[in-house]
Amino acid sequence: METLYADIIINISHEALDRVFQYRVPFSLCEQIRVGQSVRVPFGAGNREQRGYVVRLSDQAEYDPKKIKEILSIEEDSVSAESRMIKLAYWIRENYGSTMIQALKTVLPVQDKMKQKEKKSVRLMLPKEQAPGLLDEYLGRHYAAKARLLAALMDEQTVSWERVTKDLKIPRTTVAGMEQDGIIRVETEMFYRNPGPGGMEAEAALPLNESQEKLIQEFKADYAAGERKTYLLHGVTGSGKTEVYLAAIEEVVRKGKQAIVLIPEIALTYQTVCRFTKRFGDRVSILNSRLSKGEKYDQWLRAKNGDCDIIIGPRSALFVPFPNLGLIIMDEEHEGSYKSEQTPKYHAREVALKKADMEGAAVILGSATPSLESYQKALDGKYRFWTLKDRAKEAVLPDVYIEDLREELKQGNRSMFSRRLYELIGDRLRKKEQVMLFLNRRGYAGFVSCRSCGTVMQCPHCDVSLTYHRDGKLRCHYCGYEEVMPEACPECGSPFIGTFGLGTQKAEAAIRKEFPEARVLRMDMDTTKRKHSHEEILKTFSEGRADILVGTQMIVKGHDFENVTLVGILAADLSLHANDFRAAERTFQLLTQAAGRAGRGEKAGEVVIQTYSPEHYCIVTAAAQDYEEFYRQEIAYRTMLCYPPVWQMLTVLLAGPSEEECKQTAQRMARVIQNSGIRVIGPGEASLAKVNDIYRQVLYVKEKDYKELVKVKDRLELWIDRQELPKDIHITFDFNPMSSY
Ligand SMILES: Nc1ncnc2c1ncn2[C@@H]1O[C@H](COP(=O)(O)OP(=O)(O)OP(=O)(O)O)[C@@H](O)[C@H]1O
Ligand SMILES: [Zn+2]
Ligand SMILES: [Zn+2]
Repeated sequence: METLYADIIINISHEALDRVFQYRVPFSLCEQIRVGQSVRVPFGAGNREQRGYVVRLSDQAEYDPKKIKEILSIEEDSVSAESRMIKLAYWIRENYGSTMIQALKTVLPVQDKMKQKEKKSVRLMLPKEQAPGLLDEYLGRHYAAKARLLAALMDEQTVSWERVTKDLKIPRTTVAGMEQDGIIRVETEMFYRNPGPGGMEAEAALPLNESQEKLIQEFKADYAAGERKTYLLHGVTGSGKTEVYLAAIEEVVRKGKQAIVLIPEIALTYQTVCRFTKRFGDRVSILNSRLSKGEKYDQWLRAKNGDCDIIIGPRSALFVPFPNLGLIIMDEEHEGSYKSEQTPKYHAREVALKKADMEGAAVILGSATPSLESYQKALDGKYRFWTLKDRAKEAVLPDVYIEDLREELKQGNRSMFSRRLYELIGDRLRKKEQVMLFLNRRGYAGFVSCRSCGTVMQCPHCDVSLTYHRDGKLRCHYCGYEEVMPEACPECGSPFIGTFGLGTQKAEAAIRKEFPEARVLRMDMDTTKRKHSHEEILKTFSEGRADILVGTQMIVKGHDFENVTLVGILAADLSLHANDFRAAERTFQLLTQAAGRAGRGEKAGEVVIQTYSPEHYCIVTAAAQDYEEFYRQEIAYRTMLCYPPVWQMLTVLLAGPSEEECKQTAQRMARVIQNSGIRVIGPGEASLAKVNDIYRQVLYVKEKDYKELVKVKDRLELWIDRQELPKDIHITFDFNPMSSY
């Protein structure tokens, strides 16, 4: 038998030990040892005994085998929830690039043990019939405080600590004295800080419709057969995906297992949380970024102790340590916010799949507009394909109109509303129905377009739009190509060429001017800074106290507004010409989701998409609600230009206070990659070339195989380790980036 070696992390709370150490597995432990177990090992010069976690096993010694020490013993025979997390952290570190400590901080978000909240109360221990006699005695002796407390306890048996100390004003010494005499007892009960809505009336499940029922039957059959699959649920907006999630969770919980429900923070609204709470009561726990540290810790503890079965939250909810995880659900699986913006830049979908695999759980990915990544896998048969084609209620999908803004300008209409949208808004105001106007600013990064013909200045090499820089030049952020900002449109000669300057504030002002009688609400970054403002605006609107809601992508998620019969998208191009390869996909998603807000009640809905590129496939297919056709065209584009998900891409970002040092280091890194026979794009300036006096340079590597990119990352990490790089240069890796650099 070959010698077995184990990579071990020592004492995870120690920042300085950010690496793994190799140990030999003694023959007697070879059968037993598993990744994730905690072990005792000799460590350091003095061979002090330390606890460590096994993160990898191999049969290769990484240095002189004679110098490799041996593991002393295995601490826990089973792999605990915590050690499973550590194994996951190791995988994250390997696949996304970070230090071990950063990876551990990701998976163990609450590392310091916090004090659990206590509830103190005082209980009467004296037999009830003896109490009146004692009360008389106290009163006779003028023990006023003792008498007050006893009288209160004669009514209630237990009294809360707040009442004892604050309302009854009983001195602590009195309480202590009475406790010593055996008359009362001070009791302490631990409880969890619970941020959920609570006190909801239970609601029974809706009877599933035929299409939903079919999916759930399949899920149950798979589950019973011990098969843990990944399902991609592609269901149009309002098709009842959430009901399917609820039914799947019910099944898993009935089997004594737990479920994690991931929802993008922006869609994690009061309404969503209520739906889950009504179904599962206090077995549900909620995580979100607004919780205090203590609240977060308690949700973590609840899960670990088996005191809840379901956790709902954004991507960090993945790391809640359930003892027996059965299902991970990822709603709106296409959402960019599932990708972490901090190192390690992991994608929650990929981590969810890995975690499910490690723990024997099933995964349901759901969306009306699946990511290309997931759709491709479903087509390849790697995921089970589920579809819901119709809306669950009677409601039908809305009629969609595409309005060509170039044509409007030609006809002398310079306002931000096409004639059709203007007309329909007026119509809805008369009918007392509601309107949502949507201005998509995400990904907007200073592209230049012609207002007469719609031409967008593009890179001749990369098929992405050029970005306007303040030095008057247009640049491509993928290849570094640059040209001078033209004074007239190169296509039609029109002088109306420039950056697109339309904001929600401007839109609101225009609406007020055109429709002075309308009650208008605006929802964007500015109006939602306060803690509950997001909810307040949506509540005002849903209660019919406003006619028009204008906002950014924030308004497209989470709410069912019965009375909204018109949705207008003011400028669909804003996100279409963002300078990254996902621009069309993102635009398609946003348009489909926004259109999905119209006509969710009994009245039919209409949608107006205003655009300068009415023939662009992402707009045409979104208007037709034709995902398949969009996918076909988009995947052809990605294939042709070697973008994800067809190819895999690694972005390396270098940031530092000296432009020269940044550039030089980037060039050196590019050579390291080239020397191993791999093509590099760049270095080039990032689109945000300088932020707060920090310069930014980027490198791109594209490969067919993700593993090859991981090797590139490993090689660079090793190289970085061995160099004396300028201290203040910060290097980050981003695999298959979701945003542009
Ligand atoms: N089987 C059913 N019977 C009756 N109503 C249903 C059923 N399933 C869902 N609904 C209702 O249809 C509406 C849409 O359902 P749900 O929110 O689950 O859809 P969704 O696909 O998650 O929507 P979206 O993608 O827009 O978030 C809800 O009001 C829901 O109560
Ligand atoms: Zn033009
Ligand atoms: Zn280019």
